[in-house]
Amino acid sequence: MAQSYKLFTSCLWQTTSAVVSTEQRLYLFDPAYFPNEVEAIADYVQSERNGRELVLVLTHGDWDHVVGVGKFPDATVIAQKEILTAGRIEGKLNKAKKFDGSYYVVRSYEVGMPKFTKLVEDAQDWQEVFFLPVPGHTPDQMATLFREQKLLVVGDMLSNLEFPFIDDSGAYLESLEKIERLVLQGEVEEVIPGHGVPAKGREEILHRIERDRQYLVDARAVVFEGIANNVEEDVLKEKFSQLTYDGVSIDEHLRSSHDQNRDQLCKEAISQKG
Ligand SMILES: O=c1ccn([C@@H]2O[C@@H]3COP(=O)(O)O[C@H]3[C@H]2O)c(=O)[nH]1
Repeated sequence: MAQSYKLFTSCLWQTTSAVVSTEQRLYLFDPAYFPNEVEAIADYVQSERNGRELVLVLTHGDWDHVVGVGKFPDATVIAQKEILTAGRIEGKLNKAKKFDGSYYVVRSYEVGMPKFTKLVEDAQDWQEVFFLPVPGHTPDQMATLFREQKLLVVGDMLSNLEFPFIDDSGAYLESLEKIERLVLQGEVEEVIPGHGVPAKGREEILHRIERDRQYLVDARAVVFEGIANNVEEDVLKEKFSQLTYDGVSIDEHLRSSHDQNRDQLCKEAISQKG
């Protein structure tokens, strides 16, 4: 099948904005980030739309993914319902405003609260897509499956650039499993992550799933067993820093994210211990 989408990639973190065309609608994911990049996406949407409904889907509420919504005032806006958890999106929008302020980024539209048309609670079919909540990186993350194209837009997971950035490791593992099931059933042949380049074909997708799962399992083992056995903090930190991802030691520029994962897992282990 010919490629049925166009992918825009921001200079900030290689954040992706996919535009997927179906017969009746144009779907736009996470328009990001800098004003000229969002303008280019808007121009493309305008040229391709041909009177069709524009459906803007937020994969999750992180600031780098939600900043461009105001540029598309007549879109049908859809997200997972957790995005509205008390104060969550407001905090993220403030982070975007703070970033823009400190780097003198000026926009022609307001970075404000999106007007949601639909909030997704559970996995469900909607028009020509299937919405699947995939929490783990954030509680509000949601994947969208284009059934005919066998294309899955997942948000911040299964990236070629990085290991999982964890908010809830148990939920993350379950979300990987849900996606793996779809792949094994032959329902997904391409995955678009929130950062980096798409994974094409079963083998590459399963590889990305497996290396993310292995990292999560190894990281949980170090922290959960360490805390259960009252291992000294310095020893645990040292052991955690020696973890690898896909057989390679953790990249210098991802060290702080790796350390944040350790802190998150410590919280999970302590709350489990009671
Ligand atoms: O390549 C990247 C870049 C960023 N992120 C996430 O986006 C979040 C934005 O807010 P934050 O800066 O507090 O944390 C960031 C990360 O959780 C990601 O998953 N992959």
